[in-house]
Amino acid sequence: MIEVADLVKKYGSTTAVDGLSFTVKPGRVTGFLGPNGAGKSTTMRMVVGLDRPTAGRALVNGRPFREHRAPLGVAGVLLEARSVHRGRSARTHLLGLARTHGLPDGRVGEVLEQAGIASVARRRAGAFSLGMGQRLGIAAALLGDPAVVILDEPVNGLDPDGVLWVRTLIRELAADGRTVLVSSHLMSEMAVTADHLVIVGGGRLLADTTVDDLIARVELGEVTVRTPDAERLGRRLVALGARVTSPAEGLLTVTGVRAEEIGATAAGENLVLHELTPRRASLEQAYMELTKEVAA
Ligand SMILES: Nc1ncnc2c1ncn2[C@@H]1O[C@H](COP(=O)(O)OP(=O)(O)OP(=O)(O)O)[C@@H](O)[C@H]1O
Repeated sequence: MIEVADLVKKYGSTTAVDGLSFTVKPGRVTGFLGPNGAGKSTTMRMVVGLDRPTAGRALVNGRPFREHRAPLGVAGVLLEARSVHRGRSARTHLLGLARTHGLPDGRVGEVLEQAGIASVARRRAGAFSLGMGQRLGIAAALLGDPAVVILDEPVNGLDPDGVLWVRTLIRELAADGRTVLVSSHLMSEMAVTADHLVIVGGGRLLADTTVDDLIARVELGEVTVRTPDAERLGRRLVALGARVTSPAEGLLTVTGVRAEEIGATAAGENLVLHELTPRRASLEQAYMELTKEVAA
C-alpha cells in the first residue's frame, strides 16, 4: 500500500506537486497518468525517498520508504533515470545489488529470466538498447520480490514484444496481490493495463477513479440510431432541437438530445428502432474532457 497525503514539492518558484493525496491499494494496477510536467516523476521520487517533500508525506507499507530496513524487499522501483555502471554486465550489476541488500545470488538468474534478458546477461549494460535497459531496470526492481512495485514509464523505448511483456508482467504482479503503481503519459497504455487511475495535472489531483468510471462519467452526447424510418425520426428530432446527420441510409447520428428522449420520441410515433447507442468516450477523450474542465 502506498499512501500519499497532502504532498507538496516546490523547486524555487516552481510548484511541481501541489497538495496531492491518493492511496495505491494492493491487488490492482494503479495507473499514474498526466501530461508531461504534471508532477508524476517528482511524486514517485518522493514516495521512494529520493526527494524530500516540501510538505506532506508519502508512506510505503505504513512508513517512509527510507525507514524500511530491507527496502528492496518492500518496494521495487524503476525510475526514468537509470543508474547502471555502463562497463558492467547486466548480471554483475544485479549481483552487486543483490549482495548489498542481502539477497541470495540465485535471485539474479531468476529476474534475468523473468525480464527476458538471460541470454544477454554477460554483455555490458552500457551497450544495451533503451528497451534492454528498461528490462534490466525492471529486473532490478523485482530482485527483492517486493510487495510494492513502482514503475515510471516502463514501456518507454520498448518494441511491441517488450510492451506486451510489460503489460503481462504488470497484470501478473497485481494478480499476485502486489501493490502496483505505473506512470504513463499514454492514456491508450493505461486503458489496457490499469484497473484504477490517479490522474494529475499541474501537480494537482484531477481524478482518482476506475477506468470504467472515468469513461462513463464523460458523455460525448452523441447517439447512434439505426432505423428503417430514419427520415421521419430525423425530422421529429430536429423539431425537438437535436442536431441530426445521416452518415448512411437508415443511420442517424444525433446530438443535443439524450438516448432516452430519442427512444420515447420513436415510441410516440410508432417508429421501429434497430439500434439506439449512446457513444461512450474513449479513455483518451475522457481524459481530454477532464483536463479541459479543470483548465476552464
Ligand atoms: N530538479 C528539479 N528542479 C527544478 N524543477 C523541477 C525538477 N524536477 C522537476 N521539476 C519541474 O517540476 C514539474 C514536474 O515535473 P515531473 O518531472 O515531476 O513531471 P512528470 O509528470 O513526471 O513529467 P514527465 O512525463 O515529463 O516526466 C515540471 O515543471 C518540472 O520542470
